[in-house]
Amino acid sequence: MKKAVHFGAGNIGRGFIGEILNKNDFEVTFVDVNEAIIDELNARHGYTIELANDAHEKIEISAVSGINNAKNPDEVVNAVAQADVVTTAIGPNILPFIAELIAKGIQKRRTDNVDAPLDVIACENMIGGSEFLHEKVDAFLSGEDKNYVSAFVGFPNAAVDRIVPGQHHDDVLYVVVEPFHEWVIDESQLKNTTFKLDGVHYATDLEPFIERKLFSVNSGHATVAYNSAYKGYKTILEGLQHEEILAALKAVQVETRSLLLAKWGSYFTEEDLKAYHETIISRFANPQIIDDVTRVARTPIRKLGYDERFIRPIRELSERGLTYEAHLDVVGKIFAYNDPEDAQSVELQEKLASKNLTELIKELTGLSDEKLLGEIEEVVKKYAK
Ligand SMILES: NC(=O)c1ccc[n+]([C@@H]2O[C@H](COP(=O)([O-])OP(=O)(O)OC[C@H]3O[C@@H](n4cnc5c(N)ncnc54)[C@H](O)[C@@H]3O)[C@@H](O)[C@H]2O)c1
Ligand SMILES: O=P(O)(O)OC[C@@H](O)[C@@H](O)[C@H](O)[C@H](O)CO
Repeated sequence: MKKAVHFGAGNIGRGFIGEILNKNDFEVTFVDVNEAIIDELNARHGYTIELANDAHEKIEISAVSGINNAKNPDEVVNAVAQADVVTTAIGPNILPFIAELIAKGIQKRRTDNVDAPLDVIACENMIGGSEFLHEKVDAFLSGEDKNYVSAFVGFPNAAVDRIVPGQHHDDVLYVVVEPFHEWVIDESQLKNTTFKLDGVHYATDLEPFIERKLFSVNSGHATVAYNSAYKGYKTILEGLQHEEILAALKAVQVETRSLLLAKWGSYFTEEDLKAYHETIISRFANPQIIDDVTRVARTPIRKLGYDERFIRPIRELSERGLTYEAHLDVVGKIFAYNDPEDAQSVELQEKLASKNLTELIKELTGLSDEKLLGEIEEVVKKYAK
């Protein structure tokens, strides 16, 4: 069997990446700091995925094990040194913390004279995730290591789509997932061309696809989440029953379509995008998926980022003279988001209480455009609680 090392044995890691790798005959070593999950992976070497449909179909995953990177970093380095592929689904904010281990694994491949090519694929909700990880890894590499990376290690960007909600089962490995799934990898950045994963779409031009995903699935999801939180609903399903929230989602989708058509009109037609957006609404409304608003709304500071699901479309719509009112409205509700269990939400509320608002908006969004800054300030004040 080929060997995969996957960082992040959480929802999407077990619920999607693990499934695809297992189907493709990979032995998967999950790396995580969650001791209960790692111990259970090593005790059972398998787990069950349940599809959230009427049949509640089960998929059995085998040939898996785990390493706790906080306790056994050397084991991770050895695993990376022997891997045929490395993947991550750990959260964009965590990538910098695993970069050193990946760098050490790469150094070991060089000193062990491994000339088998390796791809490191970040499967996070972010544009340019693998390139970002590459930069972080580079900071730990010598000139010689960097030459080795140029020859043998790729960091192809990727987009991953499957709704995997928070899991609350007695079995810590059991994971319920929506049936829909899509994993796209930028083929042009691959170093290892000796295999292609069945179940993965390889594209030479990832950008239109990742933007379509992030600005449709994730901007839409966040629209439902922050509107639901604002009105006091606890789950995505509950929030979506509310007419105004559904209307807010559809209004964001209209703006997203206008941006995607303006940028990527040679890839998608309006009809394609309408159908894609309708499917997304039905995915959010899947009655078998109970997705907590707190999961979808998590890390609000990240979601206010310059290249993230609201500020980037707002910037790009504005540049083109297109409407972005619906996106702007959600930004106001992100600033109002208050979850005492979410460290970034707590930080955001503390900053709102103690800092100058214009400066804070600049700091969080990276924007300098006075018009946009003024509009955001207005909408933040409108929804302040
Ligand atoms: N869940 C989804 O629906 C979904 C779908 C597509 C993409 N994603 C993306 O995948 C990534 C993970 O999301 P998730 O929903 O699986 O989150 P999750 O919280 O379920 O999983 C993240 C895992 O990373 C582990 N982790 C955190 N810090 C770590 C560290 N320093 N070292 C090792 N492990 C660490 C956690 O213990 C956890 O098991 C995010 O970037 C998310 O945007 C999620
Ligand atoms: O993972 P985040 O925090 O970037 O976004 C929350 C959800 O929108 C996200 O996890 C979706 O469920 C997922 O991206 C679906 O493919």
